Amino acid sequence: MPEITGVGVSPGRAVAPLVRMPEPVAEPPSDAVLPAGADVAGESERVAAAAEEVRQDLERRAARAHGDGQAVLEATALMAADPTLVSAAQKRVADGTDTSRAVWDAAAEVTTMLESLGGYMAERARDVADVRDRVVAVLNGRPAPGVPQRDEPFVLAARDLAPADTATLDPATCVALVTAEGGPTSHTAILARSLGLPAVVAASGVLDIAEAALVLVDGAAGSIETDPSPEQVRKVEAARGRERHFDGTGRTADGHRVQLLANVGDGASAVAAAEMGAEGVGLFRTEFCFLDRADEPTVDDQAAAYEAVLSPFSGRKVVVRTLDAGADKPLPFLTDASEENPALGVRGYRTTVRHPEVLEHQLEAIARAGERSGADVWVMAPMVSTAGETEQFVATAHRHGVRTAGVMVEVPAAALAADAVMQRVAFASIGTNDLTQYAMAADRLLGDLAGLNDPWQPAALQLVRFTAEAGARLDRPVGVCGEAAADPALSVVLVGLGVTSLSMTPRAIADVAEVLLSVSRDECVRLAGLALAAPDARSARAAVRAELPVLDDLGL
Ligand SMILES: C=C(OP(=O)(O)O)C(=O)O
Ligand SMILES: [Mg+2]
Repeated sequence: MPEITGVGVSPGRAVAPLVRMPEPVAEPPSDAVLPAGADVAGESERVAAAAEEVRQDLERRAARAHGDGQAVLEATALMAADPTLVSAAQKRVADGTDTSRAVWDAAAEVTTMLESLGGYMAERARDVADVRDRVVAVLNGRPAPGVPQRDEPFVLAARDLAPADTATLDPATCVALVTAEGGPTSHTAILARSLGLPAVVAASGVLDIAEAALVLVDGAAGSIETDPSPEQVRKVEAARGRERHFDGTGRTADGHRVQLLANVGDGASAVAAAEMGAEGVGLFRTEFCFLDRADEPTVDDQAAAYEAVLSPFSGRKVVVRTLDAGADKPLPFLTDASEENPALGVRGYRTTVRHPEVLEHQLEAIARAGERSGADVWVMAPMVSTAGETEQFVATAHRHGVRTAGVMVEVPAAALAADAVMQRVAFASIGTNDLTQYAMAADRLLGDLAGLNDPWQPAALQLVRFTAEAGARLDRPVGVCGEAAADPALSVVLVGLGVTSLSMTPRAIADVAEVLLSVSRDECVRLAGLALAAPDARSARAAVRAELPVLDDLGL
């Protein structure tokens, strides 16, 4: 059975026919004109008919979607129904411009107009580009761009997935994701984990698999097998049918406590995390509330957004991270988009040098929301590199009445200075996504470097050990809130290295809980030793997985 390998980024196995994501719509040549003698009136009519077809398709899809996905599709359908784009395109067709090119240029005109209006209208510019691509696809008889819709289960294969694709992906029918590009912290990987879908990225051969071929995706091993045997299919289906259960108290088989917490980005995800039984929140990415803002949100706006996350966890721990703007999460009011190396640039806590007031306002809002919600609020700063920055941040947080202040350890320098850093904080949380990116000098979004950018890398695990040991010496809790915490096999290693809590996408909690319950703390320490001694990430993962038969029973 032919096998393609890539990097497994979301564990689990699934079997279904493969469906390929259509290639993005290419821009028609800028000088394309209608051929001599073309039926201008007919072409003009084709534009209107294509826009109408797009509108109907989007409305059909919106009716079947839920939540955010539905809202995105409804907004796009409204844009397709707006006659401005069609009439601007028809004017160009009448002047002799090629039909697809006319739509393209008309969309640019509408976008400029919306952007000049600012505010909500400017945000609709994205919908115009989406409608444009869909209309051009119809005009050329090509499949609509975006995630294909199917009534039967399928495995989605794509070059990579953009954030906009993710809103319309329906996990009821899409059972696994495989991409040719993308790294372990790409949007595909993050989406897959949040939906609990097995996923493999950086698997260059996936685009060569025939459409509709039956494939078995193993999101832990990072493999895609075509033509699986009936026995393999039966095993996968049996494991998928098993109920997962978390009793609300993360621990090893011998009762060593490991808090299992949720990563959230807004009120809705916090409500969902509380319903799934998370013990608290280990990472609230506050920047996710404001990614679409051109200006700094007011303290009132911030306090309301934070309260929505804190309230579902009243009486429980919520770790709020101050704004991590920059690199893959730019915020126009804080970051400079023209930096040459944004991942090494003015990101996270570093933005306070120029904009100290933004942190002050945010802490004020957090303190206010904390009081109203009754949650046990912990606050930490991202991208801290030195003990000096740590001291500064903790002092600022205390001034705003935040009692439990800490830092993220995601820059290798902070891990290497762990004793000095830990002396100054109430806790630390390790961001394995960035810690691995910086330790390995491998961009976290690049599929080509996904093998290096893997939290199983022994060098990255050494930095985790270093930090956790400093925490133990000083009696300070040290959590992990990077994507590594959601990998059940790696969670065992992290506990063995001395980590005291794990924060992850809520869907992963039950699997991680079950695997931890199958091992003693000593066993975790032994397995961590195996991982540290391995020559690379692949062998570390293989050595540990071979000692955890429970993973096979659970289909992980
Ligand atoms: C949790 C982390 O933060 P983010 O992914 O938001 O950078 C991390 O770097 O591991
Ligand atoms: Mg980070």
